[in-house]
Amino acid sequence: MRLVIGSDHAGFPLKAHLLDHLKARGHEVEDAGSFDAAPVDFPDVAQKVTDAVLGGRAERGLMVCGTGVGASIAANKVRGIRAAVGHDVHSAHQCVEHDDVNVLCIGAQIVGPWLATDLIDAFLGAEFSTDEACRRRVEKLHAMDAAR
Ligand SMILES: O=C(CO)[C@H](O)[C@H](O)[C@H](O)COP(=O)(O)O
Repeated sequence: MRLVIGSDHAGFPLKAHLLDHLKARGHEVEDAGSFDAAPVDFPDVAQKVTDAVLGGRAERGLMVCGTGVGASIAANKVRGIRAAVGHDVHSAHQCVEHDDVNVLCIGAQIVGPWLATDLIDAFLGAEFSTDEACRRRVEKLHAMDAAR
């Protein structure tokens, strides 16, 4: 899968681990930074990650900050993005199956590297359900997005 991954300074070490994991799994990954541990504001990285998704360079995005929360808030400000913090394996795949999430956000201060790889594998292995109720609800999200 074509992916984009970004982090702020708090997520930088975990991003490096995830990047290695994703490449070993055969994914094609665009690295949106950060590229060192210098402080960087998560909204700036979220802009780069969401640009890659909306521009079609990446099918899905991944973001790592301290908690996943700031990254998720920032990404959800961008029309067409459905971002979620996913710190348990069930939510990490159900957010795609039910909610068509296209950016998964992880907190490096909350989860360790091994759980993080399980989370992204669950996220990337999931597909949006064809269930009518799930489709209807996400259409309502699209309508809310278009109206803002
Ligand atoms: O978790 C975050 C936002 O939800 C960020 O990654 C930062 O960790 C958080 O904002 C704290 O910032 P700091 O400059 O590292 O103190």
